[in-house]
Amino acid sequence: MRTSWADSVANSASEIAVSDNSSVPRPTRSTYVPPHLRNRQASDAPNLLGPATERTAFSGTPGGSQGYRPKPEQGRLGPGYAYAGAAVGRVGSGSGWNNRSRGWDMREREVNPFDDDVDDKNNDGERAFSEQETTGINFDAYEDIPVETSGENVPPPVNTFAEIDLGDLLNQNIRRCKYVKPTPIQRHAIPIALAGRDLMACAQTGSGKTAAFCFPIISGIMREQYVQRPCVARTVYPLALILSPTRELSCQIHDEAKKFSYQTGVKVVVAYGGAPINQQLRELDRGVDILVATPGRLVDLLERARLSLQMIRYLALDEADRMLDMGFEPQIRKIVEQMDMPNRGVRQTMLFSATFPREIQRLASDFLSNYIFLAVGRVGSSTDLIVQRVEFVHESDKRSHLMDLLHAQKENGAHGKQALTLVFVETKKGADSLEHWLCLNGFPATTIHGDRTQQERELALRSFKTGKTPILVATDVAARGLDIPHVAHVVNFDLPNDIDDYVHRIGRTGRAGKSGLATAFFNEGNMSLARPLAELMQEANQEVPAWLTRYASRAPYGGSKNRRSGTGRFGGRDFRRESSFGKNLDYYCGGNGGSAYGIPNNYGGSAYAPGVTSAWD
Ligand SMILES: Nc1ncnc2c1ncn2[C@@H]1O[C@H](COP(=O)(O)OP(=O)(O)OP(=O)(O)O)[C@@H](O)[C@H]1O
Repeated sequence: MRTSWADSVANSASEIAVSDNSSVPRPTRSTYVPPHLRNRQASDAPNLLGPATERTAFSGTPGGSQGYRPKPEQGRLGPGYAYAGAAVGRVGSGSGWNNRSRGWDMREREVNPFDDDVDDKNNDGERAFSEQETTGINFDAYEDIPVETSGENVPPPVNTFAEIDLGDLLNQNIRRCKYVKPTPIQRHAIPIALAGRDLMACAQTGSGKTAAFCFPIISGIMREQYVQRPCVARTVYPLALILSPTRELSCQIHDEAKKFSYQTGVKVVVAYGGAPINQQLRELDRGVDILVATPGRLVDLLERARLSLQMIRYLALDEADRMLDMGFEPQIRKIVEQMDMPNRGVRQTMLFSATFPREIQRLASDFLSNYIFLAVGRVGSSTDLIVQRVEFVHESDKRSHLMDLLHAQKENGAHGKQALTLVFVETKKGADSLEHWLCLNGFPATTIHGDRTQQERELALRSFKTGKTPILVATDVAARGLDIPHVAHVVNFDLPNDIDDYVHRIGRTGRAGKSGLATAFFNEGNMSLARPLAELMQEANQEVPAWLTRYASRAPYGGSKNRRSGTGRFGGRDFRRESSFGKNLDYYCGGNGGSAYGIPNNYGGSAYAPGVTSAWD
């Protein structure tokens, strides 16, 4: 019998351990003890090597030279090192406990990121239950989806957070987030990550991948945060690095990670382009355990020697296929392979996305060691929660057609705060122009794209989220990862060239078990998408219009990337299992003018059509 999320709420909520902060003895300032260890006996020594793992001993330097295992008794300053777990002399200002000059005080002033200030132990489960009901969340939608794992000795999944040893403080934050039960990707990925294994994980949009990589990282760092770190003036040494392709997504992951690590002593900092670097440097100087960053700003910090990756224990790439796509791959390779980050096998690497073309899987395997491949749901597919419609609309009719849709929404009472509409267009200019036209026609709209200043982008996102401007016209910069509650409708005013981009775009609705609507305007300019789109809709049990089926039968594939591997079967496939694995090595041209997908492109190495500049950061 299937157990729904709602059914299990009461049980799971009561299973989650709650620590009683009031009984926590406060340490003296000179002897810092992390909060999660304050109730322990002296003999209950922290595991400074992190979670049980078969990983090679962490060396702290790439290539394993100068390796060391931090031990409590090493809690003295070696040359150039500060040990943070004991009362030791500080080396200059800003050094000491994780380079935090005022660690304890800082935490005292940590802002509560949760709406609630209560530790309502008895009623939380019930409240989560009723909220899920009233907001229409249907967690059953995730219960019976297919799961594929491959790799050696895959740790078994769990059913509840209580089964996983994440630590009391993290569990308490999970409870505050009202996460009653792990989503399927979390059920499988968290035990794998906690076992110290490298992971390539695919799961549908909106299914909780952020927490799936954040929880193990935070939990691991809670155990390891007092490892010795080098003490070099003005250089900081994070233990974990989370990379994402856009500024807004990095900010969102940062906000999430901060919530999850509230009062755990784990310090999360974000660094992204377009925002003043000095502010970010000041934040880094206060200490950092987990750095969330976009690649460009990260390289800048590394080149200024304000940051070293020498101590990185955990590396997570969110939207990993995008990060290893042509636009970013050289930068990612530089960060991971050519700076001072410990080698694969020494660090733990986790790659997450909703789409993972097999050519990108091949590239990604360069960064992984003896990894587990995990696929939850029909990979590269959309969730059944999103109703997909495709309408044939000539270019010249698109605006009036959009207007009809918006009027209909208004009449149905869906327009307004609860019904946000995200409209994707191809170009930045097109976004500005459509926004202007919508506003002129009485529909408050705003835009987000790469030509806007970061401040404008953040303002636009806030105005959309709050429902002040319930229509957001966006380029692909908003296609991935953004988790905006109440997006009821995604309109592909201009369809993307790539079916994976379509999957991510429509995934801005229908999240966390909620339903959503996605409408696409299709015309002669989108022929290369006809077949993959028809296949995708069929897989997701959507009604495929007869005209699209006809086009699909005639249309060529739009490049090998649009060739869907999942047709007619569960599409999550580890490329290592493909029969051609190891034989066909010409998949990646690598050089200028080459496509990452083995087909030459005509756009000088860009994934975008002539005249279309990249929408990405
Ligand atoms: N265990 C859980 N219980 C309830 N809600 C959850 C749980 N895990 C995550 N969520 C919520 O689900 C939503 C989607 O999560 P998240 O943004 O991590 O999805 P994702 O899989 O990364 O999506 P995308 O592929 O679009 O990046 C978020 O609002 C998050 O707070």
